Amino acid sequence: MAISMGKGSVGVLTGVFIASLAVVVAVLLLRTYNLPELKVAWKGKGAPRIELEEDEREQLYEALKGALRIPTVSFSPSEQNTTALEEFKEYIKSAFPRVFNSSLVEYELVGGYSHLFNVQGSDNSLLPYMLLAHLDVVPATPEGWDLPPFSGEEKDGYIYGRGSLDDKSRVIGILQALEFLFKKGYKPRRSFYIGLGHDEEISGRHGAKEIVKTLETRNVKLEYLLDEGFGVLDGVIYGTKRPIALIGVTEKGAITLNLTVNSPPGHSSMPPRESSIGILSAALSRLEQNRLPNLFGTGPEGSTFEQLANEFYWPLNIMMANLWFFNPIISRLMALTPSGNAIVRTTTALTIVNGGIKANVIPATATATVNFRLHPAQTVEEVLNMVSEIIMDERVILSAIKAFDPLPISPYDEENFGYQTLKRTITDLFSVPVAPAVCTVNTDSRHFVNLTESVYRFSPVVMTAEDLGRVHGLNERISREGFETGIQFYWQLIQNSDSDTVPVHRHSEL
Ligand SMILES: CCCCCCCC/C=C\CCCCCCCC(=O)N[C@@H](Cc1ccc(O)cc1)C(=O)O
Ligand SMILES: [Zn+2]
Ligand SMILES: [Zn+2]
Repeated sequence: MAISMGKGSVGVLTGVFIASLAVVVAVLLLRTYNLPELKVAWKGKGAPRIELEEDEREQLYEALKGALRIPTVSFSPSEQNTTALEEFKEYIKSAFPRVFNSSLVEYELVGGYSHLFNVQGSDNSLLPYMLLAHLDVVPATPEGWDLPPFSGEEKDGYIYGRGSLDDKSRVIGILQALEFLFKKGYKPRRSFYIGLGHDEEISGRHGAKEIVKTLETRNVKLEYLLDEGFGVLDGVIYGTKRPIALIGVTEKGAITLNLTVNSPPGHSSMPPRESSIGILSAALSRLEQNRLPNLFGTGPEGSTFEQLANEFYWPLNIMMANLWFFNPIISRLMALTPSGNAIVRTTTALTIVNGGIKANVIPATATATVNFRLHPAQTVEEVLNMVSEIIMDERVILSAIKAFDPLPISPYDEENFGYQTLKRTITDLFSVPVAPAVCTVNTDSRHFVNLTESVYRFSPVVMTAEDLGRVHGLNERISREGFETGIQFYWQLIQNSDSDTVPVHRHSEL
């Protein structure tokens, strides 16, 4: 049947089309301009800034430099520099005498080299909170560094050293803030714990996990817990107008999967049609070529971008405010960069491959390790099923040597004490917008989920993309100013946490 349309019906259709377009544009604009305003200031005053004397300022830089000179390296799950870990114990005792000698502090060693402090508050009706950091670092050799990685030397206002970002500046920053608070006669109202793990870089089995066991035997529950995270990102999120603070409200899950292929060994002069190395390589290639699905918007990453929509330049601001409409475009754009891709999907990283012993021997076995980081909307089981379907070869034996689901999503609503107190402290100190986010790496905090539902990851420092590349990389460093601001942050956070009410905020021009 032929469809014929007269002039009149074309006119009606055009009218309907234009009217629909106008409605869509109006909805998009309305949603954009009705967004919650992020420029917030807090009712009432937070804790005042710490005023430092010049000698106190020098003292805090020296405290960090001394810590960086102790090579507390975690080389592998079975190899740590235990001499350095011993030395670190003595170091913090001498650098922070008030913390160690205060009658308000109960101190204990856990797992041999981790440290647990319980700082007694005056009001036992308030649940304690916890600040977590780690004192071990990943290895570093001097090649490629401007200053040796374990020298604690300084250049152009930056203190260099492995651990200066990850994570000794937080270890020292937390202890230094408490040392200064005690010096000023501070007595906390709310009790809190400080946990300093010694093996975070190798999963926290003997450090953070043992701290958790210790607290569990005492039936401790926490109001909130704060561990390392990405911090205030400057120029890192494409298209944003100014630095943005991201509080990690969950962490991706992880699977470390071993792949093994066995085949008859033999002389290389008579190779089989398919060898163990060839079968394994084909499987690895299929995994790399077939990325797991783009799930942008199905986890809390949608909230990150919706809450930050006003912080993006046009037209991204309209698109972010209307993910219901623009999700297909944004999700594809995000997947173009490694950091954006890590947010939108479960990632697949081929990290180890082994096979063969001699040039003229067909090996009996080839093995590989693949590291997956799970999007918050997926589980270990789902990912393993998808991986088997992608490989589709029974000769490839799969064995997950480590696997855990994405961490629960911590609350970030207006009523949550921990989130709002953190947000308030960040806003006061950095004057930047704050949003919840997915932490794409793992931290020791993942072991604490039975002690509190409010687990947050945030490091109080402004980080550029270049700075992020220094974490576990070359020339890791922190500016003097950045370190001092970090201490200000803990100084204020500890005092702000003494409140028994959730901070209320009002909209205003910041
Ligand atoms: C006075 C305070 C100054 C604050 C300065 C802090 C700067 C920090 C800046 C950035 C930190 C970036 C945080 C990176 C965290 C990396 C975590 C990581 O690499 N984890 C590993 C290993 C791991 C750890 C724990 C686990 O349970 C599993 C794995 C990972 O592979 O994810
Ligand atoms: Zn770390
Ligand atoms: Zn690290």
